[in-house]
Amino acid sequence: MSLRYLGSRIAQQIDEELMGSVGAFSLDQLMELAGLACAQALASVYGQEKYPRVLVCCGPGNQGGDGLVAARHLGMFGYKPTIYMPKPGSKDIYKRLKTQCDNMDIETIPPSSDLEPFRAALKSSDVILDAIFGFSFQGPLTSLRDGTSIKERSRKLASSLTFS
Ligand SMILES: NC(=O)C1=CN([C@@H]2O[C@H](COP(=O)(O)OP(=O)(O)OC[C@H]3O[C@@H](n4cnc5c(N)ncnc54)[C@H](O)[C@@H]3O)[C@@H](O)[C@H]2O)[C@@H](O)CC1
Repeated sequence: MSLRYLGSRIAQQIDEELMGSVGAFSLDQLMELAGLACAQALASVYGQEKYPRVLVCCGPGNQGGDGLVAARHLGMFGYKPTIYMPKPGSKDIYKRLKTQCDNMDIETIPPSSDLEPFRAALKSSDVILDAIFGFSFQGPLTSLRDGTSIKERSRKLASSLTFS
């Protein structure tokens, strides 16, 4: 099966159409579907028995929200997800998704200038789910410097969505 990638402009257009008056989807719905699809894709490649420990790295935007949804579904699939949030999102939807994960006792590495807990989590994870940035990422990386090291250090990286 050949794999096709969407550029950020097309992805944004699709989202706008889906959430416009014609598509009539809500952000919650799309985020739930995106996160569920990521969890299902990960599960189809990295089986839970062999790769139970998933480090879900969540950025501050909607892509991070997708990651929180994925973490919740992975927990329900029987994985042991751990959430890493270098810069938690401020939107209400993000906070609600985080509360849902907390309610499932999903462990979270809190934001800190000390990178040791993150390094330890990388070492003890079987799979990394990258939900740091989506189509709104622009320019050189600024405040989330740790994001670069995720790719360098990960043994297995399951990128939730890749936009060129
Ligand atoms: N309509 C939507 O917005 C939906 C979006 N979804 C997902 O959300 C993604 C887009 O979400 P957002 O628009 O919230 O944006 P992102 O999640 O891509 O990232 C936005 C955040 O990244 C920060 N950022 C951008 N460039 C940076 C840089 N160079 N250095 C450091 N920080 C930087 C911004 O300050 C902002 O906090 C999509 O890729 C898609 O996967 C899905 O949840 C479905 C619905």
